[in-house]
Amino acid sequence: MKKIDTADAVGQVLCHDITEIVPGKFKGRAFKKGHIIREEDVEKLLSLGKDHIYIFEITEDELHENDAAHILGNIGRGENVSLSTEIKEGKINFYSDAEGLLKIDREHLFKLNMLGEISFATLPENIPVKRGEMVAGARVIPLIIKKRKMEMAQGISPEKIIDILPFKKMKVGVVSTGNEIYYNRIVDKFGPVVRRKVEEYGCQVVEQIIVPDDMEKIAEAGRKLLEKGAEMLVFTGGMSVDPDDLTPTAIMEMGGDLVGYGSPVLPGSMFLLSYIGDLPVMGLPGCVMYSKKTVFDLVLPRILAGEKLTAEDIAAYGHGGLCQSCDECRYPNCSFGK
Ligand SMILES: Nc1nc2c(c(=O)[nH]1)N[C@H]1C(S)=C(S)[C@@H](COP(=O)(O)OP(=O)(O)OC[C@H]3O[C@@H](n4cnc5c(N)ncnc54)[C@H](O)[C@@H]3O)O[C@H]1N2
Ligand code: MOO
Repeated sequence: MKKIDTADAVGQVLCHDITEIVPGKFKGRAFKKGHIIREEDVEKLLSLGKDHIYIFEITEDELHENDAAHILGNIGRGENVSLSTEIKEGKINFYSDAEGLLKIDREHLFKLNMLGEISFATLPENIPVKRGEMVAGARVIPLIIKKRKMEMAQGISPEKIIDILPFKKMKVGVVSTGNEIYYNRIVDKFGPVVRRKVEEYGCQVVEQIIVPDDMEKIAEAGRKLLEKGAEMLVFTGGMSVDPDDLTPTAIMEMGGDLVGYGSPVLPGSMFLLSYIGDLPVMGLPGCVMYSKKTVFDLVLPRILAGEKLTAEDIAAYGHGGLCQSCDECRYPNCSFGK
């Protein structure tokens, strides 16, 4: 702490609040601790009777919290991310510039926060975010921080911590299985659900083909949709253990690489994911038709963001994979899939 003439204080950092009192009208803080004194503040400070003020001395090897926040902004800001123009109380905010999937480099975020004196908080990764949505905030803890600490922070990650992967608008082919819908014993309720869920991301169902419980017919419908230009295939029904549940076998019959049949997500345990080349093929269990959110809602945005999911990605859903089935669904603002 150092006492200096207010007239010489431009660019210096106030080390305590300064109160203003206008009798009968106002009593409160005119300047906050940590404020960097600007040219236009000098007259005001003098009018408050502050011919001298106490300032923090920022030495050569130190930085003010606002400058440190800019550095954190640069460490965090990856693809399709923008920063708050104003830094308030040392905090910088990160916003999404696109409708897309939030990706966080969790390993390096952890290391950054392990440095101490740094607070870098994000939304959980792999959730869909809207344009303009705040996805993270960061600040340093002290008002003045060592430059060395910020250099260490800059050296932590070779890549930026936050990216938003924009969603692709894919053409979706749907094959719905089941004798009960093929022979019009009941009305199809699955098609509209899949259509609504993919249309929320700007995708389009090229065609829905309804087939009976016949393995060859199921696979044939899938092949037909590929010929029609489908960029993603979705099969509904026949995904569990009944003798008539032939969908997984039919999908495998079509060829491609099976990522997994079964997922540690409830609802969604009988989910299947496979790829024909890079083209995703999904088998959706009955729960997708009646539950508000399921494994399909976790996986779909990642596929639309261009990720090719692995068995590890699916297994990782186990932690947080249980939906709480709230009366009013708040997904993605809940623990499901986190
Ligand atoms: N013994 C076991 N039973 C079940 C298991 C299990 O592991 N062992 N898994 C359960 C889970 S989890 C789910 S989810 C369902 C999976 O159901 P499927 O995907 O096999 O669906 P289906 O058996 O074909 O049909 C179930 C139910 O839904 C109706 N349905 C199907 N498609 C349509 C449609 N397009 N429109 C309207 N209604 C449809 C169908 O008529 C059945 O009533 O299995 C559990 N059981
Ligand atoms: O596949 Mo079932 O999905 O858990 O309700």
